[in-house]
Amino acid sequence: MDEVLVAEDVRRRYGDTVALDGVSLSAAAGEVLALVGPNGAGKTTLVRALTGTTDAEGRVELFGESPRDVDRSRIGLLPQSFDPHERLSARELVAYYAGLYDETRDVDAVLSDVGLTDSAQTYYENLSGGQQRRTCVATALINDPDLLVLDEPTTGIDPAGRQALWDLLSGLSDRGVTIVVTTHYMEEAQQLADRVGLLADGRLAALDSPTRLVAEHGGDSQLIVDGDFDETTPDRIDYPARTVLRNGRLVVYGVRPESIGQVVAELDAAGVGYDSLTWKEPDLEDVYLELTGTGVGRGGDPRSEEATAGGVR
Ligand SMILES: Nc1ncnc2c1ncn2[C@@H]1O[C@H](COP(=O)(O)OP(=O)(O)OP(=O)(O)O)[C@@H](O)[C@H]1O
Repeated sequence: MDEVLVAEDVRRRYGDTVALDGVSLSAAAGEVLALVGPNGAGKTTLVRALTGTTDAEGRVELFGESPRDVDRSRIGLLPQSFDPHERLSARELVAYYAGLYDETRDVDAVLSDVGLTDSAQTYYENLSGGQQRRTCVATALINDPDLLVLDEPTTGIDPAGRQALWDLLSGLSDRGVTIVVTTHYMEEAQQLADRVGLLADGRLAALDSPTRLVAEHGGDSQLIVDGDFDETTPDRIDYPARTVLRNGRLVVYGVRPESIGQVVAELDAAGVGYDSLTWKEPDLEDVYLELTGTGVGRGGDPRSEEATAGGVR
């Protein structure tokens, strides 16, 4: 397979802070590589090292060239912080970026791709946060890049807009565009990525397909019980499986669907009331939890585990 991007032993320090501690990875043509990890794990620094927007030790090549020598028209970059001129309309901004390249896509077609046709004439400062982010995504797409590097493209975008952007990115990768994307949304990484790199403390803790990551690190299926619990609740449940309190919910591991009735009977027997039950197979969020020791809220915000109790009995 043709490697579009190769990084070997990439290192970056800021004073005493080690932001990247020897990261090696590659991405092939048409591959979607998602980078996930807690705040401060090094995702943005890696994106910057890969695109030559910060200095780093180690080897990085894009299309066989160093990031600073590669033909910029082949790369689309969306930085995490991007503050364009506010008194330009979305259309004027995208047209401005189009002016930086010899050949580009049609400005209105790109605005349509990111769902901004109706707001094209609105000043950037008057767009909602999600619409501003879509405008920024459009500036990364305007040169019809072969490699798209997006640092948290969907942050602030509503669920329908996010899904539309994922569909757009999937279509681009089907056409052979390589995509490197950072995200705090595990469902995004699971749905979109061919491979997911999990960064923790400047190192790649894992790099594999979502399916293999879940098989290797996801653990057991879970019955999630919502209700009003405290740290003593797991010990009151006499069910022969690991039961923990996680983010205020009871999580019973290793329950098969046919055994849910037994858990319900145990909750009743222990006098533990509950509001709802959800059964699920392990997913990428569980991998994240396992490898980083921190939870990711369904809304995408990383947060610590409140407490774990119980244990295998
Ligand atoms: N310009 C800088 N000067 C000093 N330290 C920096 C700089 N940029 C990043 N760092 C530090 O490097 C580490 C990695 O930061 P980075 O922004 O790459 O993390 P991240 O995974 O992108 O985080 P987030 O999820 O919050 O965006 C952090 O400890 C951060 O404080």
